Amino acid sequence: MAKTKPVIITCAVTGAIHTPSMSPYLPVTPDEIRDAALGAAEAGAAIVHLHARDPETGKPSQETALFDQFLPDIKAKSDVVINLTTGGAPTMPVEERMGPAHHFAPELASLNMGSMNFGLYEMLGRFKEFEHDWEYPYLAESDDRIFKNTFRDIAHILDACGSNDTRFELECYDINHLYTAAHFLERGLLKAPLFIQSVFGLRGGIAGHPEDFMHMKRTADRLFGGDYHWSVLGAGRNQMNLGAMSVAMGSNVRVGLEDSLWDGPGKLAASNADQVQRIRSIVEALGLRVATPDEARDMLGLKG
Ligand SMILES: C[C@H](N)CC(=O)CC(=O)O
Ligand SMILES: [Zn+2]
Repeated sequence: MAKTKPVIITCAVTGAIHTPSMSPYLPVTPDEIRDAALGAAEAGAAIVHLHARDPETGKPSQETALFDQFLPDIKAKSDVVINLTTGGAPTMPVEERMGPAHHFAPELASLNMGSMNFGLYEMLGRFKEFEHDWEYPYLAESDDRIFKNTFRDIAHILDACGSNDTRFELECYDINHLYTAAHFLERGLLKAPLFIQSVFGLRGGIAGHPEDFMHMKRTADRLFGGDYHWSVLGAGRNQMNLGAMSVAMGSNVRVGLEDSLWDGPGKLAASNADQVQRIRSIVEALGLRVATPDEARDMLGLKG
């Protein structure tokens, strides 16, 4: 019987979209981000996806000096794979967004495969629940938010970071992003095996319905054959149900407070490690096992 591949768990510990006012457990300071990353690795994450924040305001920051306050510690205390954001925050220009990944030359960097209207969670059929929240600026202001990543921006990041042998977590928020990945593979700026992170449930992207899920998977299988590793990120309430579907299909999964603040209905996650532990228990309940950082390196062809 074919040996089942271990499941790669990625943990995105803080991100740029959620604000400290939304959860007291959101890591903000360099020490909090370090501890969250080490806790997630301890719980079973093979990869940690990292952003930085201004320790005073909690606002997203791509200051390399801030990353420098947690990266050396994480590397000294863990062999977890480091994945640095090139998405930064939607308001940042491409040079600012890609700064840390270009400077630190990590094994992995995230890369959004296109431009899009970048809302918070999709809320189709549930707007009434959110309507009263609308007076909160962070929800209304996301009505104007565009994340810009043109073909030229993407090519620039692929070229600049790729020349450091950094490989990419390709964030695909919709079907068209898969075709953009196929385009850059054909253009020789992307090398197989690809690491496709399908993002479900963000307002402006594809929703989190099982039909959407299967449509993304079928399209990726058609475009990339077996020469890619699929991972699934469900935003907000989609995190664990779509995560479970992904691992049940022998694929990989991303969790973390960047993507969802919850640990079960109505309960704020007290740590990133809690979410890693929850998805790990699902993986092991299915008779599968989680990948170690070195197994993830082998599977994804990372420079180590
Ligand atoms: C949905 C996630 N916020 C996607 C993300 O992690 C983008 C990035 O950092 O480049
Ligand atoms: Zn991110």
